[in-house]
Amino acid sequence: MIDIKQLSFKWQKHQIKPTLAIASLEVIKGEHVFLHGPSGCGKSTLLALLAGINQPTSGTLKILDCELNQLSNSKRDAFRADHIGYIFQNFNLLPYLSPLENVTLGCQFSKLRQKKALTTSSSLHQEASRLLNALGLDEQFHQQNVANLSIGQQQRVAAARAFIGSPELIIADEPTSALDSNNRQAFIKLLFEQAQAANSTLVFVSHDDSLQPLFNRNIDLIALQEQV
Ligand SMILES: Nc1ncnc2c1ncn2[C@@H]1O[C@H](COP(=O)(O)OP(=O)(O)OP(=O)(O)O)[C@@H](O)[C@H]1O
Repeated sequence: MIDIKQLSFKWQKHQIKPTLAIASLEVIKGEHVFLHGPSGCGKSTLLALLAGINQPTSGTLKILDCELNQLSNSKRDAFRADHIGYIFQNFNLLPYLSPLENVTLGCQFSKLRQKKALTTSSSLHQEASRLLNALGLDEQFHQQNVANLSIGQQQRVAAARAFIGSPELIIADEPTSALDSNNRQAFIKLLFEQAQAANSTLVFVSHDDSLQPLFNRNIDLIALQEQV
């Protein structure tokens, strides 16, 4: 699913030490990976590389056997839309739209994901509603303005948007940082249920090490970079 070899990434050409230097990393399909490390160690940078938002300075990074930096910008955008769901730290929801509208936007740029979404529901709205319910957002909130929802409710919308159309890879960047510990664990369990149902691989970044035991794999980004 994810295959990294001899990857190095520098934000600036003349940087002496790369921001990231990873000799090897493989993540297999269906794994739930907890990625952690101190602030500034490069977690978000790695997620941006996985999503094809940035390209490695050297080395190879393959997602689903596809080497992202061999693709043109438009093909890379299409690959991301088809295969990757991203849950942002600040959710990046459109505040003037409803949860249903925000979730259907998740597959707006991918015919493939629209098609997959329509295998479980008869319309994209219905599939968005099914996912919102599964992630714990009560029906009464589905048509409201997203800006009026609590942080925990917005987080459920952001997760449903990432999952619509069952992308193979779900990337979550600190989506639980605003929640208390009980709500965090409950939310992660719902995420796992959806990941399992969609057969998606999950890469989840958090500073909260108490979440580690919930995942089937932990990656310490500092230790990973010390491996040769
Ligand atoms: N757009 C950018 N341009 C230049 N340098 C950047 C940029 N984004 C991040 N960096 C640098 O790259 C390094 C890694 O940052 P990154 O945000 O990936 O760390 P992180 O582990 O996600 O941190 P945190 O846990 O605080 O979110 C930092 O030194 C940061 O200053």
